[in-house]
Formats: sequence, structure tokens, C-alpha cells
Amino acid sequence: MSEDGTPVPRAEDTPVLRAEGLVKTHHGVGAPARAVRGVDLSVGRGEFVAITGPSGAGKSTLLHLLGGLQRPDEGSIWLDGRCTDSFGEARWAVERRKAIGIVFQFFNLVSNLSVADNVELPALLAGTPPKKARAERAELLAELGLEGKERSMPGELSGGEQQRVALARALVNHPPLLLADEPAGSLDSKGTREVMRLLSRFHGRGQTIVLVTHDARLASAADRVISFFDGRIADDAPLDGPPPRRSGISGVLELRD
Ligand SMILES: Nc1ncnc2c1ncn2[C@@H]1O[C@H](COP(=O)(O)OP(=O)(O)OP(=O)(O)O)[C@@H](O)[C@H]1O
Repeated sequence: MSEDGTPVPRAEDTPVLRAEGLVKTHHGVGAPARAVRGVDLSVGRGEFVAITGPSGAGKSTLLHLLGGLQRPDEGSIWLDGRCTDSFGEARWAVERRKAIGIVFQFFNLVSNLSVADNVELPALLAGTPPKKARAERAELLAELGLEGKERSMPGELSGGEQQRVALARALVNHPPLLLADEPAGSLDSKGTREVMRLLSRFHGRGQTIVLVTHDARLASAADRVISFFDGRIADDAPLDGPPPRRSGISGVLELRD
């Protein structure tokens, strides 16, 4: 309790991510696209939230706002209780290095750096001593089944392997929040299962994840599904069924080829 008798919020109760009144319109060729039209969202520590909806609904735009890759026209975002209204590009870049890991559909690996360097680079940029960065990289690559690929270049790997490298890169600094934008969108069904199994495994260990997907089957790996339609949240509900498992692998493994 604080001195005036009101309960002091515990750090673990502060949402990892909170957004209020987010609005974003894209001004490209043709009519403006009102991609996000007023979104309120709160993501608690350890939650696995899937944002699903039809193509063009505004899902990627919302994820880009949440990761500071685009700025909202209106509204605010809090990371771990910190308001980001005053954040400029450089500050968001620091957040994406330390507090937010992001994986995209097309991996976005640095093509002329080896697998090892791709994973170590964000750790070094965040100030991790080289020895520790190497150890973190080795541990993650082993965990992701990429031992022996350290010296390979991204172009020499399969899509599924490249996405695992991207996942290692996103997680090397232990960010409290992982944002994933259609991480299986360019993979075959085997690669899709692999990526979803890994997301479920990290979630089982407490990783907070926000996953954007148009694929309702993938969304079933999450413990909360937000239906996004026409720039707005149309539905926001925990998945039916037994409570989410906190370890091991979720039911998404039952996806068939
Ligand atoms: N940079 C941009 N410039 C102009 N319009 C854009 C831009 N990015 C997105 N849009 C438009 O904003 C709307 C929402 O796009 P967005 O990519 O966020 O949707 P989405 O739900 O992620 O779609 P998909 O599932 O197909 O990726 C669409 O009408 C799209 O054409």
C-alpha cells in the first residue's frame, strides 16, 4: 500500500504493452488508406496474443505502430508502463534492440553477414560483451536446431532455417516483448509448423508474444485471439478450451500438411 492507502501496482502487473486510441492513415497513391481507426489494447506479461483478420484489415500497420516502425496519427503507446509519446527514431531503435524483438514474413536478415554474425550483431549493438554475445548466440542457435550453420550465409539456408535465424536474432537480447508479423507467411507447411512450435515453446517459458496472421489455424497457438477488421478490433477473446499450457508445445503441432 502507498501512504494514502491505495495499492501500489506491482511491476509484474504492468502491461508489457498498452495502446490507447491508435489511429493511422496511409497517404500513398490514390485515396488515403485508413488502416488503423481507433485501437485500444493491453497485453499482459507472458500473454500470447494473435491478431487475425482479412488482408488489408490493418494488422501489419498496427504491429508496425506497436514496434515504433511507424508513428500513429493519434493515440499513445506504453512499453512496460513507459509512455512512448516523446520517443524519436533513435529511442525507438534502442527499444527495438533491447525491449522489443521483431520477426517479419521475409526474415530481413543481413545477406552478407553469416548466420552467427546476424544473431550476434544486435547483442553487440546493445552493449553485450563479445564473449557473452557469442555464448548467447551459440545457445540460441543450438536451441533452434541450427548448430553447424553458424558460418553459413542466409542465402544458403532454407526458408524455415532463415526464419529460425531471424527468431534467434530477435530473441538474443531477451526482449520482454516479441512482435511477429506473418512469421510463417512465406514458409511451406513444415516450416510453418517449425516456427509455430518454437513460438509456443518460448511462450511456454514466459515470453510475451504478439503475432499477426491472416491464418486462423496459426492463431490457435495463442491464448488470446483478437479479430481485426477494417482498422478496428472486432473481437478480443481468450481461446475456448483448456487453459494454455505453460510448457511444451501447443496444439498447433497438429496442423497437417
Ligand atoms: N505504406 C503504405 N502506404 C499506403 N497505403 C498503405 C501502406 N501500408 C499499408 N497501406 C494500406 O493500408 C491498409 C492496411 O494495410 P495492412 O498491410 O496494415 O493490412 P494487413 O491486414 O496487414 O493486410 P495483409 O494481411 O494483406 O498483410 C491497406 O489498404 C493497405 O493497402
